[in-house]
Formats: sequence, C-alpha cells, structure tokens
Amino acid sequence: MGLERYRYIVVEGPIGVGKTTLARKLAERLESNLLLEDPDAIPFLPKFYQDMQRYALPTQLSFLFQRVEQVESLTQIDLFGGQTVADFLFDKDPLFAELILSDDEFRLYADIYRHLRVRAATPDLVIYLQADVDTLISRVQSRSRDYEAKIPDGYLRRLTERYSRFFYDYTEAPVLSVNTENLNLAGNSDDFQLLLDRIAGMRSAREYFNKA
Ligand SMILES: Nc1ncnc2c1ncn2[C@@H]1O[C@H](COP(=O)(O)OP(=O)(O)OP(=O)(O)O)[C@@H](O)[C@H]1O
Repeated sequence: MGLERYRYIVVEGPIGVGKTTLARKLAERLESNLLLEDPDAIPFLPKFYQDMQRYALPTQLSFLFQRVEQVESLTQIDLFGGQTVADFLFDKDPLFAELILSDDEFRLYADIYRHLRVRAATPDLVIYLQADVDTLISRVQSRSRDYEAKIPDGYLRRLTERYSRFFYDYTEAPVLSVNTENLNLAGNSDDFQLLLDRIAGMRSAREYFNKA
C-alpha cells in the first residue's frame, strides 16, 4: 500500500477543516494508534468564544498542557511500536498563541513554552488540509457544538492566513497540502481512496493535492 513507511502522521489545518474526521479514517484504515485533541476537556473554550480577550490566556495554556501530555503519551506509544495518526502538530501551538494573546500575555506564554522544553517527535508526514473560510464556517456549523456558534468569521479568516504562513515556512517534515473544497472526506469513500493513493505516491518533501 506504500503507507507503512509513515510511522507518525499528523493531520493539520484550521478549525473545522476536517482534521479529526480524516485522522479517524486514516487510523481505522491503517489500524494505527490515534491521538486526538480533546476540546471538550478545555473548560475555558465556551467562555473564550464569548469573550476572547478575557479567556485567551487560560484557554491557550490549557491547550498547551493538554498537548504536552499527549506528546508524552506518544513516547509511550513509540515504545510499543506501530503507526500513529494525530490531529494536531505540537509546533503549531504558538500559532494560536500569537493570534489570540496580547503582547504581555504572549511573552508569559513564550516563557512557559520554553521552560517546558518539550521534545515532540517529528512526524514522517504532515497532511495540511485547506478550505475557504466560508466552507470552514459551514463545516463548523454542521457539527453543531453550541458554543462554536459564536466563533467570529474574522477569527477564522485570520487563523486561515496564519496557517498558510506557518506552512509556507515549515520544513521540519514532508507536507502534503490538500485542497478539501471538492474532496468529501466525511462521507465519500472514493475521495478517501484518492487521497490514500496520493499519500502512498508521495515522492518529495512538499506536494499538493487538488481534486479537479
Ligand atoms: N472534506 C470534507 N468535506 C465535507 N465535510 C467535511 C469534510 N471533512 C470534515 N467534514 C465535516 O466538517 C465538520 C468538521 O470536521 P472536524 O470536526 O473533523 O474538523 P476539525 O478540523 O477536526 O475541527 P477542530 O479544529 O475544531 O478540531 C464535521 O461535521 C465533518 O463531518
């Protein structure tokens, strides 16, 4: 199948693009370990969407500590072997921090981040999912988590821009950028198979997949 060579695959992209959906499907197909972000375990998140300025710091720190724990569990998984699929990249944590924190808060966050000295494993492949902001909005609405009704469109737009810049500069691991506008990974198994073939056929460190 050509997918065995990836021991650690990360699916990334802005809120609602479909990371969790794809990570679950990949893990099921590969019979691999699955590492998922758990937004329901962040008690500040609903409050954050109501008052971003006030709740940005506790929300950001809660996500950071959750990711640290998950990255540590990855080391455990590694001991037992097998493949792992995750729906987040540890290195993207500061991307959110820069977007939502004030300058002073960001300095404090950066100190904590540095002192944690996390050594996150480098993925063998990052699948970077992309979609228009309007598509993100409709996908977020389709999963109907009540508190997400308050996510401002401008926030999703700025986040999407930050993601583009982040991956423009990112060279740590091979990246497959996937335009998901016409690729229904939620329901269409043909589309999922197309993507699997594309992943298996990946030959260089940076490739693009755009279903015509
Ligand atoms: N390629 C796709 N085409 C159409 N709908 C999709 C696609 N991928 C995911 N969806 C749908 O969009 C919604 C959001 O998907 P999902 O929860 O996987 O996003 P996410 O990127 O993991 O979000 P978050 O960043 O909040 O964790 C779900 O309802 C899912 O069924």
